[in-house]
Amino acid sequence: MEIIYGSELSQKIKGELKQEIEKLQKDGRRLPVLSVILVGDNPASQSYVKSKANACTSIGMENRTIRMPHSTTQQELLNEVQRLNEDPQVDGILVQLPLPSHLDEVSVVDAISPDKDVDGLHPVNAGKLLTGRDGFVPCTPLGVMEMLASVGYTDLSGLNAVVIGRSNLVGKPLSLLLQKQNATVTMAHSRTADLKALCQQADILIAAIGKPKKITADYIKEGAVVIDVGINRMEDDKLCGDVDFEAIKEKAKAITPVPKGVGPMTVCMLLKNTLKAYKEHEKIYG
Ligand SMILES: Nc1nc(=O)c2c([nH]1)NC[C@@H]1CN(c3ccc(C(=O)N[C@@H](CCC(=O)O)C(=O)O)cc3)C=[N+]21
Repeated sequence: MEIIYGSELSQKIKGELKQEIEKLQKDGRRLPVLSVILVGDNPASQSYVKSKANACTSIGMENRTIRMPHSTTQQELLNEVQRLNEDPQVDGILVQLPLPSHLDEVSVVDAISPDKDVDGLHPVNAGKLLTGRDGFVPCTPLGVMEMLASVGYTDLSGLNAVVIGRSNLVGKPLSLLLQKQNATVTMAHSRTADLKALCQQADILIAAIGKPKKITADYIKEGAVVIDVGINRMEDDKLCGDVDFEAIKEKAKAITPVPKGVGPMTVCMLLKNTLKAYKEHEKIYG
């Protein structure tokens, strides 16, 4: 059984991104810029935003984190997004979610220019993915596909993939990406009848449920590849996935841990998307 460490795979990919940015620097070019907007003082959000900033710095990409107070109004936030849309120095815009409850996330995401939407959440990018056009794909699904590729799972012809979770951020886009690689995909969710029996058919099982250790060994087909997207903060402050890792690890062909699994890949794919945005902007502005 193989453990797929996102922490290691992301280092390798970041090394490649870093080399590309060093080349830009050598050629005297403008460097890519990621701008992150953080509203309020949610501690988890603060720590995620910090790790995104550190990841940028580690590859020589510029990070501009904009901190706005909890009391920020919808209009003030929209104005800030608009300012970044119009700033030719800014390649990627990420509005850290969740927003405080008085703000409307959907209209904020809709205000981000699709060519700077490195989170892949704008409906234009969602529509591009759905219809097979080139656009920005959400970072967590991209990271999952990289993890599968790292164990040789690129052409998924003849394989059953079960995705548990149907969010716009993970389940829906990931199902499309798996299907594009020829997997036969089933999207399961909280209302699925007999989830266990369905999971037992899965050659690739993706858990994005949000319930700690929900997926136990009896859900797993022998030799399956299991990707755990769950990040559950336990009472002792430790992180725990949706998968009961210890119970499953001997049954699976490959499995991702939590932490050090999908999380670090998400951040890494954000950098990759920002470099992609930069390249497209340079074609336009440069
Ligand atoms: N607009 C937006 N885009 C996002 O991509 C986004 C967001 N909002 N809001 C919150 C979620 C969550 N998220 C994570 C990123 C990295 C780790 C990560 O690196 N986790 C480490 C551990 C971190 C720790 O110990 O706290 C790991 O799993 O090993 C986790 C979670 C991105 N998100």
